[in-house]
Amino acid sequence: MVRRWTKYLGQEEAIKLMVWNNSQPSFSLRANNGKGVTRADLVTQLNLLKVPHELSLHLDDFIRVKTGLQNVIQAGLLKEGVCAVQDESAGLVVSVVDPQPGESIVDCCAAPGGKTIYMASRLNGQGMVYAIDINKGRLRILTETAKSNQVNSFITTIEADLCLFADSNEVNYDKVLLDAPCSGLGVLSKRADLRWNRRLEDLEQLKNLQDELLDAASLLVKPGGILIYSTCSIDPEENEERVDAFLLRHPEFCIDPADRLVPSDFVTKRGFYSSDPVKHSLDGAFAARLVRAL
Ligand SMILES: C[S@@+](CC[C@H](N)C(=O)[O-])C[C@H]1O[C@@H](n2cnc3c(N)ncnc32)[C@H](O)[C@@H]1O
Repeated sequence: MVRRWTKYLGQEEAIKLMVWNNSQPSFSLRANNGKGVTRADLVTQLNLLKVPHELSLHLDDFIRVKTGLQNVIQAGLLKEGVCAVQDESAGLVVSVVDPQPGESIVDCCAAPGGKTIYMASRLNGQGMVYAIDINKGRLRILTETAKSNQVNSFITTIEADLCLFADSNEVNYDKVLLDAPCSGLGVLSKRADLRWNRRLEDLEQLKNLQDELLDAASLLVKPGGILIYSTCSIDPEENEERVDAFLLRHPEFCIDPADRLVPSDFVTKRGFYSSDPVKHSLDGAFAARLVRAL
């Protein structure tokens, strides 16, 4: 992993990344608008609990918390659906999707549902998120969270293998999010275990799975609709390279730059969303927005 990062980032940046990954992580909370909770309401609750916090600079519903997460949990704010723990880097992926009232959106690898639930809460009471996942247990967590967040009326869960679902469904959706299984190399500050568990062979397998799932997800996009490919990895082979390989196989799609949807500081020269742990003090994440020809 160290050799890989040195190759892609250079020695100096690779060291900064490793120092970041070893530092104490901070967490973000998302005020649950779906339940009518505003960020100001959440600030009031955090002040009562004496939890130090800062408003997110990038997302209106988010607050950063460095310490005191236990107090938030013990006060029941997560259980009651007042707020959710969600990194801003994941929230910004939802900004790249840009859910609009009335849309039908498929979340292809949805569980445990962080992005599904945030997307549903951004539909303002009109539209539907179809949440597909192959894992029954994780999908159950999504269903429970959707209920406590009071957005369950705008979510339909589908337990299925995306590849089989896409082959047997002719319905075309406005937007399709594929938040693909990935190495998780963007979230090492919170998932310390991954640094010991990831092998190069896993990456090869993951890349094949990401290609297969991208092909399947693309079948669900209506003409003129949008496909969003995202990961919580910072590895170009799981990100830009997968998109390039997809575009070669699917000339009916082209890049729709994300610059009008997220702050320009997060947008690469080619129009992809990319959060950088060192530069943005967030988890690493990636998203490409691709539009299907009419
Ligand atoms: C990165 S996680 C998704 C995280 C989720 N989007 C969120 O924001 O909470 C990837 C998910 O893909 C699911 N998955 C893997 N292979 C799949 C397949 N063939 N069809 C459907 N889901 C699949 C896994 O069960 C896992 O829940």
